[in-house]
Amino acid sequence: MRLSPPGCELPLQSPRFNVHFGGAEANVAASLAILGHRSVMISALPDNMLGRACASELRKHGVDTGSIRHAEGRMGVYYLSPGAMHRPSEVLYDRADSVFARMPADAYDWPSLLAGAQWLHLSGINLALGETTARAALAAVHAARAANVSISFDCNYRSKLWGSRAAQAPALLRDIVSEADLLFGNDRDIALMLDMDFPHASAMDRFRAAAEAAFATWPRLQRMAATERLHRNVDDQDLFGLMATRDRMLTTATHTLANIVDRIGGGDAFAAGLVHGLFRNMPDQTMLDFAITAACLKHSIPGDVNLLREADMLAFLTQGGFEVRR
Ligand SMILES: O=C(O)C(=O)C[C@H](O)[C@H](O)COP(=O)(O)O
Repeated sequence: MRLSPPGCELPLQSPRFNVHFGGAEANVAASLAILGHRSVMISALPDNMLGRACASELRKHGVDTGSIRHAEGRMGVYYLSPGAMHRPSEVLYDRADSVFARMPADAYDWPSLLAGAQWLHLSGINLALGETTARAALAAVHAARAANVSISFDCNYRSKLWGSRAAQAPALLRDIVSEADLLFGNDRDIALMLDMDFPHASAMDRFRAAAEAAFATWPRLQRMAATERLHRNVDDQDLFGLMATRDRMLTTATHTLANIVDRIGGGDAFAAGLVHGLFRNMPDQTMLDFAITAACLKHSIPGDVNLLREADMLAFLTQGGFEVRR
């Protein structure tokens, strides 16, 4: 549950918070449901009004919440102080001992949860939250691999969440990435996992070198993709996408984002867009363009989730223009 002050206020500058539900996997699940896929969230939530409101929000987007465990305990919360102009955004986590963090790893019966699934998406946030969730994530990928379910993994490195466990991050991340078909990560993630340096001057060269190292290390990996931002300030950035396959390196046009409404969830919109493209058998360049469009348009929407449908992304891609559509 995300609590953020209205507009660009500092937290508690006025006595109110806006509430949004989100999180890396939830955002991807919701976006994929909106894009027309059957999407199931596997998680644990409090058996109280907050947990029920969260599940109901996911259902509103079309996500199947029937596999979510509800148990006594607290909701994971984060406070977002949204940045503006030259003041960066800041996140304060309050997630220790949440129902999700405490749910024993063996509470999830992965073979039956994954029955009928084609794809499993998860993020490094599971690894950062604690030993228990890290074990659950590892069990999930092993079960997915055994059931021939494809796996995408978003490194989503959050140093504040790893805290004193940061030294364990590279090995835990490597354990999951070694099972993944599709990796959402950049040169900083690969540098962390493989203890390497990518000192190249351009983002494209750093990504290419990092992807080469990733493909050489993890034979299962078929794709690596990332968004890259060039900040002029918080509200004014350039955004583009990068993707490497085993034999090609692709990039997108650079999109200028000005007057950003909400940047949280841009990476998750990108991830959902790319998985959508794979399911629709889009050519590599088309799926990358679709994914960066999703990321780009997410910045216009308050909250974590890209609420837009395929037609919205396609309209932008085909230069639908900015006139009122009427
Ligand atoms: O659960 C957490 O702690 C998260 O950080 C989840 C984030 O809200 C999203 O994963 C957004 O991440 P981006 O899409 O990269 O903006």
